[in-house]
Amino acid sequence: MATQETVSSVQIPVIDVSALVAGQATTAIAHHIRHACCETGFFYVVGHGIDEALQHRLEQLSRQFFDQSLEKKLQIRMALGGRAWRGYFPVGGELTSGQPDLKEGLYFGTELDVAHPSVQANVPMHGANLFPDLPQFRETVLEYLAVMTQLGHTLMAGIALSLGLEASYFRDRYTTDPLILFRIFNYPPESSPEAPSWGVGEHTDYGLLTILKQDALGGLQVKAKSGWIDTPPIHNAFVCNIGDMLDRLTGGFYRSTPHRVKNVSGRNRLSFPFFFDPNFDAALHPINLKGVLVEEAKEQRWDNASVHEFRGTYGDYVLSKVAKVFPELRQEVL
Ligand SMILES: O=C(O)CCC(=O)C(=O)O
Ligand SMILES: [Fe+2]
Repeated sequence: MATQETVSSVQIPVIDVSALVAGQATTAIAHHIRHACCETGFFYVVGHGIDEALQHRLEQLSRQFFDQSLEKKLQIRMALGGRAWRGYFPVGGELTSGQPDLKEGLYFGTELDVAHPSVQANVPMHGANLFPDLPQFRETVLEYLAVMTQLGHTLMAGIALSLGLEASYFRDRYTTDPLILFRIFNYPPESSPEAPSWGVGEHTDYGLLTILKQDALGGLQVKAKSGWIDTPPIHNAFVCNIGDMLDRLTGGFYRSTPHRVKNVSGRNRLSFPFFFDPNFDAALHPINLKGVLVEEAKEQRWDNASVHEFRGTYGDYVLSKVAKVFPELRQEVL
């Protein structure tokens, strides 16, 4: 099948961000990030400082969760999460470009109790998580959310530096209260590698930055300029990619690159995408980059998508997307 061919000549760069994590504004890292964001919009990070034991615990608990019966998993189904948009969805329950994905998963976000002003005001995608009834699951996910949110701020500082902006550019304007979405996915094995289905169909991510932990099985493919390329797992490295909002802010200079997943390993593949996105109520305006960059960007854009045209807040944008992904939950959030 032509769509399954991948070329391996292009490589996604691996960037050691330990100096950035240590609070240093290094031009070498900024340069690497800039190159990666202009080329494929994807890069691996190592030296990120996220505890391996925590990651291991998260993976073990997730396997335990998905190994349970469907009936048990449905006890925390998304319909019960209401407007907060949290909980479990079964295989086929989520659509990409109108097609059901071959995956099941859990949705989490920043944990807010009922007294929080956003919950009081009934703001969609804000609220309490639905945690599985498994010892240590809640604590592990909340710890992971906390350390990954911090890493998100750190990497966005690196991205700011890579654009010639001050390190706090995004934090000051767009991510004082970032919208955090965290998903845990289980991709069951395909019945045959030739099956016409996708774990996740081709798409771009909505927000600023996605930081993905994947297990050892692989399956994530990225649409590079030269064609589809694999993103093989690297031990203790996260895969980062640029979302639509950073594409918008940079006038397309940094790319929100299409990607997709096909699990041909014959086993259950787990992945853990963490989405670090703008404040829900932020309106995003193009950054005043040097004119030459923006001109270049216009020529290079990979499509004429509406990310540069839409008006409104990040919340408006993400809700319009979410309604297409889970049509039956649409009325909950809109
Ligand atoms: O599971 C993966 O490797 C990627 C998932 C993904 O692209 C997404 O959730 O947006
Ligand atoms: Fe994605």
